[in-house]
Order: sequence, then C-alpha cells, then structure tokens
Amino acid sequence: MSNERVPGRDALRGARRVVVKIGSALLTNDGRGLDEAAIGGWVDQIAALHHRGIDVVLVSSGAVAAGMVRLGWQARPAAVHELQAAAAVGQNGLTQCYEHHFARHDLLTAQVLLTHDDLSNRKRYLNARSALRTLVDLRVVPVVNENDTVVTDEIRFGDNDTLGALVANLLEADALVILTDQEGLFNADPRHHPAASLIHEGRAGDPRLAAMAGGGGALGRGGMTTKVQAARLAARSGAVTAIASGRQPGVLTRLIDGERLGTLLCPEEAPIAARKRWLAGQLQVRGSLTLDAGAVKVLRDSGSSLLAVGVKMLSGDFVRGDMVLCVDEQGERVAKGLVNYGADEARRILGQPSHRIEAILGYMEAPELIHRDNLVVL
Ligand SMILES: Nc1ncnc2c1ncn2[C@@H]1O[C@H](COP(=O)(O)OP(=O)(O)O)[C@@H](O)[C@H]1O
Ligand SMILES: N[C@@H](CCC(=O)OP(=O)(O)O)C(=O)O
Repeated sequence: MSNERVPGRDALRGARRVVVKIGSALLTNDGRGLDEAAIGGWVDQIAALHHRGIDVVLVSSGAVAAGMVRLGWQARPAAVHELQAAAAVGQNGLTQCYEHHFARHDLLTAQVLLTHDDLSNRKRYLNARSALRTLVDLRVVPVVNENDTVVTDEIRFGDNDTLGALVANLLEADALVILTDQEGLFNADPRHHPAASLIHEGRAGDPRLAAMAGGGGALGRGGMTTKVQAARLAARSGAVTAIASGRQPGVLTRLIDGERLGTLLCPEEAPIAARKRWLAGQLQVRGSLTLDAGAVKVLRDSGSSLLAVGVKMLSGDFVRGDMVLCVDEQGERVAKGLVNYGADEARRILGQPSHRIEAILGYMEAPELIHRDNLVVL
C-alpha cells in the first residue's frame, strides 16, 4: 500500500460527485447468486461518502447474472427473450437488496432503468438528466441499470461500463469508479497472463491501453476493453476514471481519500479544461442571458463566475443545469455555461447581488448564476 502523492489522485480526493459502477462478476460472487455481504460492504462505503456530502450515483449490473441463479440456469442464455426474462427476475432481487442495505443508513434509493435511446434522444436525455439531478438533490441514491427487458440491439448500450461513463457525462461527475474482479487494468489479461503487471496511472485517451485490454469473463460482458473506452468517454466531461477491485476492503473510501489503488485514467487535459472543451461542444442552448459591460469584462479578463447582478435580461425556458448562451448588450456571443437556476428563478434574481438571493427566493442554490467551472468563454 502506498500513500505517495500522485497528481491525478488529487482529482479523486477532491471529488464532489462520483458515479460508481459495479460489475456482474463481483455482485454475484462469480455467478453464485447475489453476494449480499459484499453488497452490504459497498453500500456502507457509499453511505459514508454520502454522509461526507459527496453525491454518489450507483450503476449496478448483475440483473441477468442474478436472474440466472434464481431461475436455476447454469449458462448465460444467448436468446434475447431469455436474457430479458432473466434480467426482469434478477433486477427485482437487486433492487430489494440495495433498498435493504441503504435503509440501514436511513438512505433512500431509486431504481433508474435506461436504454441507449433515452440518452441519444435530446428530449429523453433532458428528462433523464433532470430526474437524476432531482434525485441527487433530494439526497436519494439512484441505482441505475440498463433497461434489459425492453432493449433490442439497436438501442442497447450492451455494457454498463459505457452506461456509467454516459451517466458521468450527464451529471458532470468528477469521477467514475469502476469496481470489478481484478485489481485494475494490467498490461495483459491476468486470467491468461499471471505475470502481467498493474497499470497504476494512465491517460484516458492513450491508444496503448486499448491494446492491453481484453474481453470479459463468463458473467460480465465487456471486460477491460469497455472499461478503457468508458474512461475515454468520461474524460470528455472532465471525469477521472478509477478501475479497481471491489474485493479490496474499503476500496471506495480509500480511493476517494486519494490512496494509490487500482488504475487511474485521467483526461488528456486537466479535468476543468476537459470539461470546458466538452461544454463548448454542446450545441443545444436552452436560453440566453444579456450581460452588462462589467460582467462581460470580468468573464473575459478574469475567468470569474457569472453573478446575477451582472445580468440585465434573459430569454428562453431553461431549467437548472441547462446550457445557456451569454451575450453582451449588442447581442455578441460572450460565453456559454450551465445555469444554477431555472428561468423563473433567474428572472426574479436578475440584477441582484448574491446575498439577496435567499431573501428573494427563500433558498439559495448557489451564490453564482453560472459557476466558472461550468462556463466557457467563446
Ligand atoms: N488487461 C487486462 N487487465 C485486467 N483484466 C483484464 C484485462 N483484459 C481482460 N481482462 C478481463 O476483464 C475481466 C473483467 O471484466 P468483466 O468480466 O466484463 O467484469 P465486470 O462484470 O466487472 O464488468 C477480468 O476478469 C479479466 O479477465
Ligand atoms: N444490464 C446488465 C449488465 C451487463 C453488463 O454490462 O455487465 P458487466 O460487464 O458485468 O458490467 C445486467 O444487469 O445484467
């Protein structure tokens, strides 16, 4: 065990929002039914992080594997209708198990089942995003899985590593933690190469990693190939990805404490710069804010956050977390960013100093209208 400081590990240490993905092999103890004791242990760690104020969203596989055990099937079926049936049976068990363990910590869970279609269709993407954000704001722990009973090949993610990365993008999470049955990414599959060595840190986009990663075991689907791809996807919105063994005691809390466990894959650029590039690439804006000359100057010259006091007008029907365009009084584009207040609330606090927000709205979501980490100057 090493406590040596490694730069990328600081991003994990400072994480405020984390997506944790747990794979089938771990959850079902290699196919022997849901491993209740292990699940209880991960839930204890997630609850500890939650009580520290860190938002945790869980992406849990295991529906098909748990359903197979409940139905007494020895091998993963190939037929889609049988996979769907197994998933329907197993998802029930998963939900019960998480609900039971989180209840020990007085935490509520919510089952969120998604398909690829839900995230590629703009309207459904926004619905999924606002539902997940609302759950997180309510301090509920969302437990996400693919909606296996309705997926067909065209609309399936196929693996929950990808789903985990897309959820990290959706929620602008700081980190994606993928728990699996190996210590991390090795330079060759350790099941076939016992002398393979662990990669401690790497760049998410490094093509050499993809070459080292192989396919998965009998229960899982994607192996390391999809985990490395997921790290690359997560890096688009600035999230770091850790791949680590779910069997390491206290793995989640130790990772978030910055301990050098598993494999850490970082965005090519610093997380904030990566997030800004991703923001700049988001085409859809839901509204616009007209800034006064002072606000334009501080955004351009000092990279400051945007405060309501510097906004003169707004248009559009946006909700908290939507992308809006900031323009100057001549209508020139100045910046784009994710707003902390929906249009109705924003209208009420326009031109007001931040210390008045609570008196006007009855609560304060954040002192700034757009935080500088979520703002990109054009
Ligand atoms: N380079 C590698 N390093 C580590 N594991 C690898 C590598 N290449 C392939 N694997 C395989 O990936 C498996 C984990 O992926 P998978 O079976 O899909 O698990 P999960 O259910 O956690 O997603 C490991 O058990 C291992 O055999
Ligand atoms: N939605 C599927 C997950 C399939 C999957 O990606 O499994 P894994 O590779 O173990 O994460 C299930 O719950 O069985």
